[in-house]
Amino acid sequence: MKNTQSTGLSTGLYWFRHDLRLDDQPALARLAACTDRVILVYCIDPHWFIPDAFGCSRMGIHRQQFIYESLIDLNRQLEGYHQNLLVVVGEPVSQLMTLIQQYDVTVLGFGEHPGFEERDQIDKIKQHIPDLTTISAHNNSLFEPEVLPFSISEMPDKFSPFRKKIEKHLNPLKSIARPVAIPPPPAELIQTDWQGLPLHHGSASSFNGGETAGRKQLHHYFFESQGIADYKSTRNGLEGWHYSSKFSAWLASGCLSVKYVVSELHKFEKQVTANESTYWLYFELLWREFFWWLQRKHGRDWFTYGGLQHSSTAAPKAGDALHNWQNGTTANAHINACMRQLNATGYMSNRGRQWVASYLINELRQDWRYGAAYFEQQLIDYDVGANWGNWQYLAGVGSDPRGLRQFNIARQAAMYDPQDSFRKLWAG
Ligand SMILES: Cc1cc2nc3c(=O)[nH]c(=O)nc-3n(C[C@H](O)[C@H](O)[C@H](O)COP(=O)(O)OP(=O)(O)OC[C@H]3O[C@@H](n4cnc5c(N)ncnc54)[C@H](O)[C@@H]3O)c2cc1C
Repeated sequence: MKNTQSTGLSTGLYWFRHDLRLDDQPALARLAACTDRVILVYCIDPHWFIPDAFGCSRMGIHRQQFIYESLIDLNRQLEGYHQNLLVVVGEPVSQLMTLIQQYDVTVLGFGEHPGFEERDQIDKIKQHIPDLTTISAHNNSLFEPEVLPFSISEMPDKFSPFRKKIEKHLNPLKSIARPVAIPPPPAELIQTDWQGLPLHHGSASSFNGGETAGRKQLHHYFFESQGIADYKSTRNGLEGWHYSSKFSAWLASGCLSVKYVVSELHKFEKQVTANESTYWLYFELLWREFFWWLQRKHGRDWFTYGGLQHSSTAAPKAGDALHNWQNGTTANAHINACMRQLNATGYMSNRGRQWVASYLINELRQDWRYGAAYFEQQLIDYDVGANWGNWQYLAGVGSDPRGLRQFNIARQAAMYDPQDSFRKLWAG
C-alpha cells in the first residue's frame, strides 16, 4: 500500500455503518493486514434527528439507545486490541473526507450495503478521492451478488421463486473469525467525546445493544432455552421475549452477522434437533435476504407510493387518522395496543406489524409511506430493506403476488389474543 509522505506509515480507515461488531468482518481483517495504522470510525449524522417529508425523524430514542450501547460495546472490545472507536458527529461524507485528508488515509474499508443512500455515500467518496484504495465486503447478507443464481437486475420480484432458486443452488457463505490483531491508530488521532454524543441513552430496554449482548441472545435462544425448537408454533405471539428469536435489532445494526446466525443454527441442528422450526427460522432469514437484494434492484422505487409495481394511483393526503394511529388512539383497541407497545419499547411482533399496517392502509386509508416512516423512527430493529419491503408488500405495490392484504383484525385478535391479555396489557 502507498506510504504517507510525512511518516512513511500507511494509514487505513474502517468505516463502521450497519456492522457494529468485530466478528465476521472480512474487509476489516484485510485492511488490518495491509496497513500500519488504522482509524476506526462511526458517524452520527445530525439529519437522523430532523423530521423528514413524512414528519418523522430517521432515528427515535429506542434505536438511539441501542446504537449508543452498541458503540460502547464495540469500543470496549477494541480496547483489547489497543485500539479505540472514533465517533464523529456530522454529515458522513464530509466527515470521512476530512479524516482521510487530515491523516493521509490511503485505504478505506467498509461493509457493502444495498441501501440507496449507503451506496450513494460510497460513490461520493470515490468520486471526490479517485485514487483512494477501497476494501469492502458483503458482511450483512447470507450471500454475495457474485454467487446468486441470477443477476440483481434479473432477480425475481416475488419471494417464492427467489427462495426456491436459492435453496436449490446455494448454501450460506461461512462467517470468518474476528481479526487476530489490528494496527494502532495514529498517535495524534482525536478522541471520541463520549459524553457529548447526541444519542439518547440511560432508559431501561429489553434489548441491550452490542455484539456481546447479541451473541448472548443467540446462545440463549438456541442452546439455553432452546426456544428455536418450537419457533414455528410460537412465532405468531404478540407479547413476551420467548415466542420469537428477537435477533432483528442485532441483525439490523450488524451486531450479529447473519452468516454466524445460520452457522449456529446448523450447529443446533447437528447437536440437538433439526425440525420444521429450525427450517422456519432459515426461511424467515431468506425473507430478510430477499428484501435486502430487492431494494438494490429497485433503488428509488423502494420509497415511492406506487412502489416497485409503479402503480399510478394518487397518494391520499395525511389526516388526523394518522396521528391517532401513531399515538394508539384509534377506534380499534388491538391496533392501539400494538402501537402503544411500539411507542413504549421500540418493538412490535411480526403479527402486530401486519395488523397495524393493514389497518392504516385499508381502514384509515392513509398513504402507506407515512406508516413506514413512522416505523423507521420508532423501531429498534429498523432495516431499510425489511421495513419498506414489508410495507410495500402489504400496500399491494410491492412483491406480494396476491395484491393488497387486508387483515380482519377482530378475527385475528380472537385467534392470537384469545384471552384479551395483550389488549388489556397495552390498551387497558
Ligand atoms: C410492516 C412491517 C415492517 C417491518 N419492519 C422491519 C424492520 O424494519 N426490520 C426488521 O428486521 N424486520 C421488519 N419486519 C419483519 C419482522 O416483523 C421482524 O423482523 C420480526 O418481527 C423481528 O422479530 P424477531 O427477530 O423475533 O423475528 P423472528 O420471527 O425470530 O425472525 C428471525 C429473523 O428473520 C427475519 N425476518 C422475520 N420476518 C421477516 C420479514 N417479514 N421480513 C424480513 N425479515 C424477516 C428478521 O431478521 C428476524 O430477526 C417488518 C414486518 C412488517 C410486517
